[in-house]
Amino acid sequence: MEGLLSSIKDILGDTAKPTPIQALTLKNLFHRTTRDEQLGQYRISTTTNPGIWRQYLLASETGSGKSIAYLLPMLQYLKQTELDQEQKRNPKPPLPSHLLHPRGLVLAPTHELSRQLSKFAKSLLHNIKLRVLCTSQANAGSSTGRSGRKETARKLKEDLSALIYGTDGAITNADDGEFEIRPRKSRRSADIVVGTPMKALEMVRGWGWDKVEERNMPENSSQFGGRQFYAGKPEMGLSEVEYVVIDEADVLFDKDFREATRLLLSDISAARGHPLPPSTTTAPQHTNYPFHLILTSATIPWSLANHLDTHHPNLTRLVSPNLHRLPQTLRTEHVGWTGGNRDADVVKRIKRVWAEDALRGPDAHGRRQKSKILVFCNKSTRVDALSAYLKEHGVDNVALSGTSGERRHGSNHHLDGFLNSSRERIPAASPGSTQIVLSSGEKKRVEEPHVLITTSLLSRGLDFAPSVRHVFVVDSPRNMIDFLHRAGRSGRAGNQGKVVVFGKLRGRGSSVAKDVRRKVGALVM
Ligand SMILES: Nc1ncnc2c1ncn2[C@@H]1O[C@H](COP(=O)(O)OP(=O)(O)OP(=O)(O)O)[C@@H](O)[C@H]1O
Repeated sequence: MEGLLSSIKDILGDTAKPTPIQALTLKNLFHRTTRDEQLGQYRISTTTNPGIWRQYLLASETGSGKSIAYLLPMLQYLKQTELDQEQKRNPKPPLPSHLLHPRGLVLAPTHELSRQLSKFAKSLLHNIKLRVLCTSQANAGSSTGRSGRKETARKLKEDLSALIYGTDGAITNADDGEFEIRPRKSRRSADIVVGTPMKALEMVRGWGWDKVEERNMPENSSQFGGRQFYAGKPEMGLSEVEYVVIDEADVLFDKDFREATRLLLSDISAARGHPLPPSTTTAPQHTNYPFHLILTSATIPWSLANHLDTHHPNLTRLVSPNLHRLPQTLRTEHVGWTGGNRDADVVKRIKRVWAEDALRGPDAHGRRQKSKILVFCNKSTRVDALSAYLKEHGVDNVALSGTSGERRHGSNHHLDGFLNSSRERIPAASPGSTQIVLSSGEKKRVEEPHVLITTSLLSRGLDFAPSVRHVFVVDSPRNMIDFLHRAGRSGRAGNQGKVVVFGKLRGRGSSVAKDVRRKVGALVM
């Protein structure tokens, strides 16, 4: 579709070529007639015959462009079906107007990833208009406390109501790029909803749907003043959903997410008039969903492979040749602890990276170079301790783990400067700095933090900026799947990157680091 192609060119430049996984998707998900070829066009099958809904797995290494590989067919399909429907001049019966009725769903494991994906989808839609809503604001988790939750829920409610009922032409949430101008008269729903499965279920079944039974049990009711507990009102209907993408499928089908993901798929099927038969057997049994389904992942652990063999035996697997390998542009270095203070070793290494940057001199635009560094720890407590130590020693940083307060705000602003975003360009004259106004009125530029410390929370799917040239793995990775995702936040899309793996390389206790070194070696292409 012309409009989509020109958006891709705007984002990637005129000379970009499809990556291997994108080439596979173009070949398998799009159909080209001779006339299409002459016109240089791709089309996607728009059949709505429930017998031929398709299921695909897109699997390729980190940073290889899977988001475009699945967004393009989905967006083109949704636009094409919309145009076909308009041509038929055969309006569908009206749907309940107080609910959102998306036609596409994109599911992701974290709200940070949901936000980045919705923003990216939006940037592909400048020329073909479809509406994208990210529902992740209120999914900050119970650990955030009641007031944070109320605030984010209130904001989402406002956004939803603006989206459903219109805002008299106002621009809603324009800073986040999530919504667009929508005159009150149009009253159209979101075409695509992006969020976590839990948040999507909450919107479909009403807030607290999963607590009703437990809260109303006689032994628990006194704890809540004996009052009957009811779930909130649903905000989303699923009967129109024709396209579902499950990003980071290995996470969304792991033990923490599996139930919610499967429940949602089953709710969509039921809402579309094809309730799934109860799954009574572990023998391979193809689940015929009444919608197109794309699963994507950079890793296929045995649990996902097992799930796919059992529930999706007919799924078409599109796999890049470099799956389960580190990107070619990512170098690996193993660094030994000195035997003293490990936090001091990390500070030393960070300063060494920046000293090497300084030696390289300015970049092609005459700007001072200073790499951004992403540090992975295994636990939140370690993130906080290392962050405090680094600050004490003059290394400003952002620390983010599952329990961090910053996650409550329902945006990715806490990650500004680290994430890749076509809209978040750093001004050329002042790389990596922000202007602040002092109480005296004087304006001053302060340097943004160049170090982000986190856990595996941010290792999944997030597209970090090319300026994130170093990933530090300071705690032994729990497994190589985890390592591939952490390391893969750098060296993306052909950019150079380096992963520095810390460990005890000599003496007693060095066997763990030696084992990690051997396994990491096997991931190098
Ligand atoms: N054909 C292309 N040419 C150049 N850059 C591309 C191309 N396709 C995508 N990119 C860029 O590559 C980067 C990584 O893409 P994306 O985030 O989709 O990777 P991914 O495969 O989903 O990674 P992960 O497994 O870590 O989620 C993005 O910045 C994207 O804009």
